[in-house]
Amino acid sequence: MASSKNLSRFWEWGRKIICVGRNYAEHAKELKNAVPTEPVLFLKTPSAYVREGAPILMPYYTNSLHHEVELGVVIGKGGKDIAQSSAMDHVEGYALCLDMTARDVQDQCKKKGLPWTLAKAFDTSCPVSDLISRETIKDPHNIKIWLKVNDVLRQEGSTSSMIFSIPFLISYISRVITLEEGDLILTGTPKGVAAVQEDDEMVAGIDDIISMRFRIKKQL
Ligand SMILES: O=C(O)/C=C/C(=O)CC(=O)C(=O)O
Ligand SMILES: [Mg+2]
Repeated sequence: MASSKNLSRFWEWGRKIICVGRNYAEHAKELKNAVPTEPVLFLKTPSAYVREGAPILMPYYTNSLHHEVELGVVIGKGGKDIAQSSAMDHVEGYALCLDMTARDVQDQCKKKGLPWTLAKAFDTSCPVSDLISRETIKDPHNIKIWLKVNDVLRQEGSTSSMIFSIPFLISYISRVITLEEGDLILTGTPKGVAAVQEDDEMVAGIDDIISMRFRIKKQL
């Protein structure tokens, strides 16, 4: 079951948020990107975390804030150079996450060959649900993640379509970045990303296991 007690532990620690991009072929194609042959990684800041009850703040410098619903993997046991075969032993549980993205800024960064920090890592760019135990999600590669904006379904995809599996991602990431207890890995978004406006309400969920609700506000 979801557990806010466990999540507050990792919340307080403000561990790393490691994001995987273009992990669903249909999403890579909708943004006219090639389907990757290796994971695309980027980071969010600890201050990107936001929890239900607080608003998502649209940065002043974007006119195109996109939603991306994603399955998050919460690391329970740290490690370096983790083998795929033992990678799941490092998983504490899961969380439903949003990778809020200033798409116009990201497009500019891509054109200029600049990093995606302004587009992806701003405060409140990572809404996170309660922790979901490993036992609750028996097969993380066969669940449906979905997102509605103002009651209209925008995204719905199965994690069975992920290009790189969770054990592969944990192993791949841990060769480059030491994983620590409380770290969060966002596993990429399925197709259907689109813009939200001030005062829009987003509701996202994993099957009927968990859902969360966030409203968009402009940064003052
Ligand atoms: O390359 C792009 O245009 C966009 C890539 C992303 O935003 C990647 C993700 O964050 C994702 O696929 O979830
Ligand atoms: Mg994403």
